[in-house]
Amino acid sequence: MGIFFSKMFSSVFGNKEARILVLGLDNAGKTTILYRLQMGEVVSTIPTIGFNVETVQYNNIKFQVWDLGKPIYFP
Ligand SMILES: Nc1nc2c(ncn2[C@@H]2O[C@H](COP(=O)(O)OP(=O)(O)OP(=O)(O)O)[C@@H](O)[C@H]2O)c(=O)[nH]1
Ligand SMILES: [Mg+2]
Repeated sequence: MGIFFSKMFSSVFGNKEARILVLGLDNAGKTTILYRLQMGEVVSTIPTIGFNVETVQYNNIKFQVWDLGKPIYFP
């Protein structure tokens, strides 16, 4: 009975998850925003090859943030 109620409670009020895709022009500040959200500070960046993915918690919502850069080419 306790497990039933705890599952029911968490399904109604528990942590939610969401995914965010960050798209934009080169050098627009996408990676800066990602790490500003995650660490609370502005970090120095280099151009992204491939992608960065980080988890950011806001209240009871866990955001998985995908920051896309240039595609990786395999010659
Ligand atoms: N002045 C100013 N510079 C910024 C701002 N946001 C980012 N920058 C600078 O812009 C440059 C590029 O930032 P990035 O976050 O690497 O940009 P990006 O969109 O991830 O770039 P790519 O990965 O190459 O697509 C860095 O030197 C940042 O410090 C801003 O709001 N103001
Ligand atoms: Mg980047």
